[in-house]
Amino acid sequence: MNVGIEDLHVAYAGRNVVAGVHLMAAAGEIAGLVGPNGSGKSTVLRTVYRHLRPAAGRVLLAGADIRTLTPGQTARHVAALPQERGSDFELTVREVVAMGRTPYKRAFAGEDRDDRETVARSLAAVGMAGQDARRFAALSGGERQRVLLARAFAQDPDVLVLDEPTNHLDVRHQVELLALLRAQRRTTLISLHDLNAAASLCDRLHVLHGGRVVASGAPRAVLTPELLAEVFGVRAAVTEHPLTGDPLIAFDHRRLPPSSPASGAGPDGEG
Ligand SMILES: Nc1ncnc2c1ncn2[C@@H]1O[C@H](COP(=O)(O)OP(=O)(O)OP(=O)(O)O)[C@@H](O)[C@H]1O
Repeated sequence: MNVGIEDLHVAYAGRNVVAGVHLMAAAGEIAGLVGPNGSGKSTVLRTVYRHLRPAAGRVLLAGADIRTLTPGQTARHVAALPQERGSDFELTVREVVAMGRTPYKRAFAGEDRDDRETVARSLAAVGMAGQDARRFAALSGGERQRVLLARAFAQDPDVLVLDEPTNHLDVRHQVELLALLRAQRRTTLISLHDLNAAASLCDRLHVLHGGRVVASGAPRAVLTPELLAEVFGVRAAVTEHPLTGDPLIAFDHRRLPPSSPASGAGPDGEG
């Protein structure tokens, strides 16, 4: 199922933070949203899982305006790992993941075998098999993250919306998560701060800056040193990963580009 976003405008308390965003993810494709802090990534994603209503513009699922779907229909199509992740669930791991099955249940209907298998499979996929009985509130940040991801998988959505899913994860679990997402081949919209992870994972990147999309395309085409300087304000070389052949961004952690206000390079600076 493809996702399209057309001329999206979103405001918080009258302040426009997303202004005229167009982007898309083709069916089965992983589309990444990257951009500096506050550029609007989470805000765009919130309109796709209907946490926020756009001031103008449309979110389309397979060409249909998402506003024509009931909440139940939306939940059967779209599962999200939002940035606002509750930690106060007085529930077990298993119960949290089983919440992912809710869109498929009639009121007060119990779990059937299919639900139980889906929950077990989802927990296994995130490496949390056998942890069913633990209290969600007593998990580490990374473990919670993985359980919430299992809940999204248990929802068996056509479209996954993941806001910074690698937050809190150690490097091994980051790599496992990226492998899992690649293997799923579900339409995925994902925001990531780790540009190397984004370059390796995503079929398409959309770069947000100041509430607008300033570049879209294959990671190799989009992640140029010029764009990294202009949008992120950093110096970087883009090479090829020696093991995978993916684009590899080597950041200069010592200096900022000459145009950056914090670079320290005055009019006579070396830049
Ligand atoms: N609930 C809110 N109320 C008011 N303003 C908000 C709210 N959430 C976000 N904003 C503002 O909207 C703008 C875009 O924020 P958003 O969280 O979408 O950016 P982001 O690209 O996801 O940032 P980050 O990389 O820091 O997570 C920012 O200026 C932010 O301060």
